[in-house]
Amino acid sequence: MEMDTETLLALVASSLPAGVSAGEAELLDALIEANGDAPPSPTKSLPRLPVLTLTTPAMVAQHTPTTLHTSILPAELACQLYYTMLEEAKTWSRNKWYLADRLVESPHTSGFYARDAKSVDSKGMLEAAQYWYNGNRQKPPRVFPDVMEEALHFVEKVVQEEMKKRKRYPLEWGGEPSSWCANVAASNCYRGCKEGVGAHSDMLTYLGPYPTIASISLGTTRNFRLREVIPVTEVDQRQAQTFDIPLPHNSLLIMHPPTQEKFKHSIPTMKSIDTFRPAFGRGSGNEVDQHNERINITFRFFRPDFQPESIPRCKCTHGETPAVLRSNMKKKGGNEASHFWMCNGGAQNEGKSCHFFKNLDVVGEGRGPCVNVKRGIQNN
Ligand SMILES: O=C(O)CCC(=O)C(=O)O
Ligand SMILES: [Fe+2]
Repeated sequence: MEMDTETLLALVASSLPAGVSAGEAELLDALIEANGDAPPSPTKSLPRLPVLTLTTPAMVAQHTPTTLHTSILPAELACQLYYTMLEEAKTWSRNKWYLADRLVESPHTSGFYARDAKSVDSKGMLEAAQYWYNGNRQKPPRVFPDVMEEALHFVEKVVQEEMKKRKRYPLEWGGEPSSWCANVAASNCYRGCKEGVGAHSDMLTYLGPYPTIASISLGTTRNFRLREVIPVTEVDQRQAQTFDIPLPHNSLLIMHPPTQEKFKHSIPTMKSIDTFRPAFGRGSGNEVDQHNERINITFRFFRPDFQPESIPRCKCTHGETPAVLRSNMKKKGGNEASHFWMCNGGAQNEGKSCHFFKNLDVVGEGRGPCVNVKRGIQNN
């Protein structure tokens, strides 16, 4: 079936989630992946690699920068959290944004949460929540429900233990708190097999470079798909590998660095899914429900040195619109900057971009401390 570029862009964009830049570069990448309507790539001559399904934590750790942890919460808490988030999901929304002067909508619902009840009304948190949803004005973020807070204690312990075993990247957060904790969460609900999320990397605007993101899955098992982005220097040597990781109820997937810098992730739609039967019923009754929803909670740490007031503004809407931080995924190497700020075109201003672009300069912008950069001073 032939599709014109505009229709295709709209389709591609409609699968992007909240918290994802709908900027030009992301869309172009998505377009390239979707139909090859792009400059010929040298990898075309290389055989396409089949999708590799990673079914055990050992396989996940071997092939990707993520780790999988099963039965992460006590079984009853996992069910309580599932039921609580299903209730919450009734009030969530489908993210909407402009694309090529057309308003498009994501095929799943999401909600944004802040951990600290005192911060939810702050100007900064309101702006962060708004740009999580591509600039659509939002109600204040919701506060973590008690069960989410309870679950996070288990998650934080596992993430902190995992991080101790791993290499740190120079631009990762290196200040207080010195061990990983989450201060926000974005939660997604996928009903049935036809809801999903398209290939993307997460917006780094408030997370900074090389973030660690902890993602809990509840309910029906869905595949989490990771696809490598090949740097331009390697495109004629190898094809991108795609990995599918089935995420069962009560599992934790940690996206360690450099997942956001080197891979795109998605939740592909499926032909069918297995019904989920929770081990514990709702409330005191014994009746056990059946469900076709998957709930996902991504716990994140918004860095103090990337707080909303510090984000560069592009020229759209009289300099009020924050730019978006992205990683240079196709990086050539050498001195090329690894992250940059760009106009969040598509988010607001009816899809028009002002083409603002600026390399991230952690020292020059006075950010830090990072693992290898004191506040605004490069360590050698
Ligand atoms: O549902 C998932 O596991 C992924 C969600 C996601 O990619 C996101 O919220 O950015
Ligand atoms: Fe994501």
